[in-house]
Amino acid sequence: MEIQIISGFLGTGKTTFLNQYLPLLDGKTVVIENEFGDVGIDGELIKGDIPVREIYAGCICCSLSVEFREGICEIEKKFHPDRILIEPSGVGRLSDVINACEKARMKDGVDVSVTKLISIVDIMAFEECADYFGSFYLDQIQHGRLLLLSNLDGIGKTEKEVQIERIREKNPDAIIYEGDWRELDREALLTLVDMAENYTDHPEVVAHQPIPADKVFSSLSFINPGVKTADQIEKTIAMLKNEEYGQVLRVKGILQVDTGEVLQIDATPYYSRYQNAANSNRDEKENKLILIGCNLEQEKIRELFHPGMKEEE
Ligand SMILES: Nc1nc2c(ncn2[C@@H]2O[C@H](COP(=O)(O)OP(=O)(O)OP(=O)(O)O)[C@@H](O)[C@H]2O)c(=O)[nH]1
Repeated sequence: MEIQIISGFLGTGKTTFLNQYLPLLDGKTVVIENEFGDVGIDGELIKGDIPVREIYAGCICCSLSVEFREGICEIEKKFHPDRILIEPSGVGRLSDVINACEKARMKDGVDVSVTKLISIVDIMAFEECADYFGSFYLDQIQHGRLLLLSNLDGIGKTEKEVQIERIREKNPDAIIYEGDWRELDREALLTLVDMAENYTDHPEVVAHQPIPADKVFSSLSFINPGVKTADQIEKTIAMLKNEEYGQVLRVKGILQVDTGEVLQIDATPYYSRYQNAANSNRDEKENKLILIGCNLEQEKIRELFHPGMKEEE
């Protein structure tokens, strides 16, 4: 059973990539979605009827590594898939996810090998995140075999070249696809992904002082928050840019607003996107919203959304 890992920092486009890539694959695939926050959203955003195992409230590379390895064993027993595609949390270290897969092979005796390491890099966020989060952020870039770029539509040609050169300096061996992978047809995308194949299944075990993600990042999750209209939601999320709420790095959610429309909400410091999510596998009883960031002012954020809301924590 092969394992392919699709990594990338918060909101770079991992789930978007999976939805484009999954329908192209033959054989049986199971997806593992790891969400740092307390509620799972990505599982609802995966299109089609592919089995998805959600592991949330931490990172599979550190606090949830045992659950992750158990998950791999159970998937193997239950589904006998050809492959597992893993979307680690945006704040997970790719090297640690690789090591956890290796442990599943060596210690748990599961016949798995990591074959593809894909990292998605938001070109608009790269420089700032690399400066601010350093090795924590760069780990995903340095261990990717294929680097895909997102948010190219938000950057000019010259700046794009400068950023690609800087990304290349961090991982000169990786293949960097410089175009918009969302526009690739089936053959082109499969050919590109196959180029990430020549990866041995015995990765170098990286010696580092582990900094668990939950020491750096925190999250806040809401089930059925009090904000009800699209306009209220947009305004509230815009306010989170204000430093008084801490450093909000990611907001995502699926909510049905007062008009009946189901909205998928995606925001990072670099973009805010609101799109119709009528085709998602949403749990119809629950509106979900997650915030991830550093030094989050939890009380202030709760008040901002609505004093009457029920908070999941
Ligand atoms: N304009 C633009 N939008 C993109 C691109 N890639 C992804 N998106 C959008 O960006 C938002 C976030 O994408 P996701 O695929 O959910 O990102 P993610 O990495 O899975 O997010 P997390 O799991 O929260 O870390 C969605 O609204 C996507 O439609 C891109 O290259 N350009």
